[in-house]
Parts: sequence; structure tokens; C-alpha cells
Amino acid sequence: MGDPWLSAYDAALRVARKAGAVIRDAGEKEIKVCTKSSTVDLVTKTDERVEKIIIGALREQFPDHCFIGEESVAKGEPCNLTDKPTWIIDPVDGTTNFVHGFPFVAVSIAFAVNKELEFGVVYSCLENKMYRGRNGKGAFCDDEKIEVSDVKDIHKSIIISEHGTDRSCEKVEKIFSTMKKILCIPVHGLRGSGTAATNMCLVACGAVEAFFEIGIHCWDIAAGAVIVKEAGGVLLDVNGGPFDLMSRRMVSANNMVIAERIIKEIEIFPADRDDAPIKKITKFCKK
Ligand SMILES: O=P(O)(O)OC(CO)CO
Ligand SMILES: [Mg+2]
Repeated sequence: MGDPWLSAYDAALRVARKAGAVIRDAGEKEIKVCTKSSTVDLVTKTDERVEKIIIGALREQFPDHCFIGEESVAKGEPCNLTDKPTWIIDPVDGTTNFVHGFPFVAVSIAFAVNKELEFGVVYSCLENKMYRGRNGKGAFCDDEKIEVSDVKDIHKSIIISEHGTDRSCEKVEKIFSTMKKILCIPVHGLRGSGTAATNMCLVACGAVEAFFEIGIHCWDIAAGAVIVKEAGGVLLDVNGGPFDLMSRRMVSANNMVIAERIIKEIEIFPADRDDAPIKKITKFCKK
């Protein structure tokens, strides 16, 4: 059998570029901001519009496929990964960056069959960089093949983590305690681009050694997971077990040595799974 998902992959690249152009254009206008799960979990009309554009285009071409999209799930649609061909979409990864004009915003589109990720596309639309990876076929940024860094000494690493949108003090304390322990190893530096999808691409192209986070969602990391793996990297749970896309916990790293060293320092806190029973999120918009 030829290449069963090539047309889907081509469609993902096309629609990611189109979505990125819409985001760039919208960023030049006044942005109306609403909030979702917390007062720092931002959403704009652009997030919703871009998701409609992406899902609309893909559904027209692939009417039998399933879709998990950040904004559709926020409106109460299910977030269950089944064996059916399923698209996992974050229309604007880095909405806070988008709102503030901080220059890292990505369109993230992944595709899974039988619960296995087949490909991932991350379009860092303000930088105009197209990251992509296909199962067994390598990872690329634009036309260049990318590979993770070969650093094994944690003291020579840069590590990324983020703060998330749940600001309960207990969680923030654990996040900062983990960051402090990692800084004090010491590592060369801690960074964060404000988009999980871009952070994973930074691991994939060797700019940093690892990115970990608790509280991210499947749409933030699904495409990046394929890209990291195809660039030679590893994906694990924050407890060192196997990576679980729906668990909202992830360590992505250039190799097991770095991943396991980081895992030693991570203070784990609970996060509801993405496939837990549906909780409709109430959107708040200032009048
Ligand atoms: O901007 P978004 O899609 O909410 O995603 C954030 C994670 O919460 C950055 O990855
Ligand atoms: Mg996101």
C-alpha cells in the first residue's frame, strides 16, 4: 500500500499556512480578549475563527475523520482519542503571546490513527517557520532536516518550562520549586517561548535540550511530539513512565540521560486528564 496519509499531511501543511496568515493579519488589528478556565487563560475571536477555518477545510476533504480542537472542546465537545483517524488541533498556540504581541505564536495540527500519532505540523507563523514530522520519515524545519542536540551533560543544557494558566498558589509553588532545583543543578539556562508547540520544536532542532510541563493539553503537544520523536528525541511522563498524550504531563528531551536527570527534580501536582468527563468551560468577555 502506498502512502495512505500523504494527502492528509499535505492538507495539514496547506491549512496551517493559511491559518498562520489569518493570525498574522489579525495581530495587526485590535484584539478583543475573553477568558476561559481562569482569568489568565485567554481566548480571542481569532482562536475561534482559525479553528473553524482549519476544521472546515479538513472536514470537507476528510468527512469521516474525527476532530479534537481546543476551542471546540472549550465549548463542550468531547476530547476522546479513539482508533479512528483523528485530527488534534490548536489553532493559536500561545494566545497570550498573540494578545501581547510577543513574537511566538504557532498553529499546531497533529493526526493520529489507532491512537498513534502519524504526523505533526507546527507553523510558527510570526517567524514564518514550518516545522513538520511524519512517523518514520524524519523531522524538518522548512526544507531543512532537524535533529535534537547531542548534549548529555545536564550542566551544558538549556531547559524550557512554562507556568501554565492555573495559578493556584500550591501549584505555582511546585512549579517554581522545580525550576529552582533545575537552575541550581546548575544548567546553562531556563527558557520559555510561551507556546508549548514551539517549545517542542526548539527541542527538536537542538536549540534547547528539554521541555517539560504539567497542565498542558493534548492539542498543545500532539504535533510537537511527532516532531521531537522524528528529530531523534524522547518523550516521557513526568514520573519517568511512558508518555500519555491525554495525561496533561510531558517531558520531551534530546535523550534519556537529560530526560531522566530532569525527572529527578520535577515536583508532580495533579491535573485532570484531557479525556476525563466533559467540563464545559464558561467564557467571560468584558462588555
Ligand atoms: O495558548 P494556548 O493554546 O492556550 O496554549 C498555551 C498552553 O496553555 C501555550 O502552549
Ligand atoms: Mg495551546
